Amino acid sequence: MPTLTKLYGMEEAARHNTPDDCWVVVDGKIYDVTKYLDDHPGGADVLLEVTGKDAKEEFDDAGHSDSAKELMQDYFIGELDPTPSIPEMEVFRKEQDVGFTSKLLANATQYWAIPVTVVGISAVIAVLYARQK
Ligand code: HEM
Repeated sequence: MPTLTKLYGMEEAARHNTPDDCWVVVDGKIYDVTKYLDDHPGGADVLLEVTGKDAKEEFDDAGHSDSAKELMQDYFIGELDPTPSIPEMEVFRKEQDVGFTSKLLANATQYWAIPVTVVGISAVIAVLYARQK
């Protein structure tokens, strides 16, 4: 089913790592906690420290109450994009290109090898035949 949830890569989420612009990722979900930093009972620093990674473990370790989990929905802005980031796709494409080029070269060699061998053998036979005469 199509979803209206916005998807962000971890790289994008990691860019929001200052007291004026702070996103945290918890269990694949992204929260813009900029306006909550000063009110967070655990302090602003703990939130700033966990930017740029999935802080599920740290969040769970803090033993957040159900009301804390409810409250975090107010700051939900999107989810982590599960598809690989573009640089990874570029590397994959390059690898594929190398494979394709070497295959093409291997094929070209094969196609050339047969006629060259035939011509070579014919030349040897012709030389031997000429010598016999
Ligand atoms: C939108 C995200 C978050 C919300 C709304 C939130 C909310 C809260 C609330 C309401 C409390 C008070 C205790 C409770 O009711 O459970 C709390 C405490 C705390 N939170 Fe968060 N929190 C968030 C994210 C995080 C993250 C990512 C960390 C990771 C380090 C964290 C670490 C802590 C710590 C260390 C405490 C103090 C626990 C204590 O001293 O008892 N929180 N948080």
